[in-house]
Amino acid sequence: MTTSANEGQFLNMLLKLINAKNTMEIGFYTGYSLLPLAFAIPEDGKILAMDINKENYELGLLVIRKDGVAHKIDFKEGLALPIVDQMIEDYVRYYRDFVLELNEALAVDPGIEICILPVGDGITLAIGSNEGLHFLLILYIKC
Ligand SMILES: C[S@@+](CC[C@H](N)C(=O)[O-])C[C@H]1O[C@@H](n2cnc3c(N)ncnc32)[C@H](O)[C@@H]1O
Repeated sequence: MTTSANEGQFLNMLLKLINAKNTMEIGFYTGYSLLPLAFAIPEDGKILAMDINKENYELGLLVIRKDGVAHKIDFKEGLALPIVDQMIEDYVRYYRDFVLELNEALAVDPGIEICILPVGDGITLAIGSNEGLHFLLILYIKC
């Protein structure tokens, strides 16, 4: 418990200001600093909580359950950095296959005229035409 009550309220306010839904807590300990985050996010929000020590998590969970926010916590035991690295790797691998498959399907589709333009993370533009009707596809993968 190294977070002050004021700090917790400040973090709570910041999360509400940006309408945060998902967040992370690196260094859970007994969850004292996580509580104001859990109260700030919506019912279906999630906190990925990481700590190298699971015993303290289990201790804190008793209190967190009483506060009715335990369902918002996804706890992972271990060093935070490798956990986050693995998540990024999984994310990239997951979407890479999808985007490659999509690009292949668009490339062989006679209804798609030419353009497959990746404009940013998860966004692809394609120009199509079908029986004289031209259209612009904006394919958006929500991250
Ligand atoms: C000062 S306590 C955290 C206090 C908590 N945030 C609070 O204010 O109530 C630090 C916690 O970070 C954990 N920790 C330290 N290094 C870590 C790492 N690399 N990955 C995950 N957890 C770590 C420790 O096990 C400890 O429980």
